[in-house]
Amino acid sequence: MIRAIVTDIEGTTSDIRFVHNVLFPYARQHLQRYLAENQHQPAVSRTLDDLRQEIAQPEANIDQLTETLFTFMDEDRKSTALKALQGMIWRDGYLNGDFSGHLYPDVLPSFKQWQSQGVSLYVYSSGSVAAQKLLFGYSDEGDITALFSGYFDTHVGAKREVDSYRNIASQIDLPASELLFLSDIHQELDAAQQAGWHTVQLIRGEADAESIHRQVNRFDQINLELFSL
Ligand SMILES: CSCCC(=O)C(=O)COP(=O)(O)O
Ligand SMILES: [Mg+2]
Repeated sequence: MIRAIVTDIEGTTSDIRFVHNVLFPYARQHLQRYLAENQHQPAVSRTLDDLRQEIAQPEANIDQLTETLFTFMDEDRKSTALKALQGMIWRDGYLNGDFSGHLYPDVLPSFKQWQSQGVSLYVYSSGSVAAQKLLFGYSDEGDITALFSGYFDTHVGAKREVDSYRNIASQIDLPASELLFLSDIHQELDAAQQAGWHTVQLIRGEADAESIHRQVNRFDQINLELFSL
């Protein structure tokens, strides 16, 4: 029986084009100015120190760190420091109404239905927890954050590592056999499955012939009863 569902965002609840064509360019466009204006704010300064540690350059100056961040963005590197900074920059965009968090139309009705059935909902994304809360707090459907019991980002580990799912299960305090992970990326689902979780792959675009996971195109095609055996 499924007692909690953990969902990915990009390509699962939300269009990958929203993340790559709206969010990422916005962060890129505002990064340099944002760091120049905010580098001494405690949260930004701590994150820059985390980045120095991540690249093993404790003396790196702000110009070197900015260049590193641009390179990481080019590579779509899931760096915890980059993700924290992107989230801080996106905050202005959401608050100014420059964009709202994309949600596929099938997502909110399913979240509500699962919650009414007593299933707890969680988010796991490489985007920082702050960025996740912004996307769902300023979503196309309004603030839906009340639906979620918790959020996880790369502080629990990378999404393709088995231990990340063990960490999440331990924090949620449920056995893996009662957890379902939703993602569009089969390597993430492989890791969750190896940790003993149930998995469903969202195919929002092209089919994935290399996947061994149950596949659906929309959340309303997910039948939780299939997992009760
Ligand atoms: C919080 S939305 C932005 C997601 C993001 O920054 C990202 O890199 C998506 O990575 P994921 O591993 O969740 O596909
Ligand atoms: Mg994804």
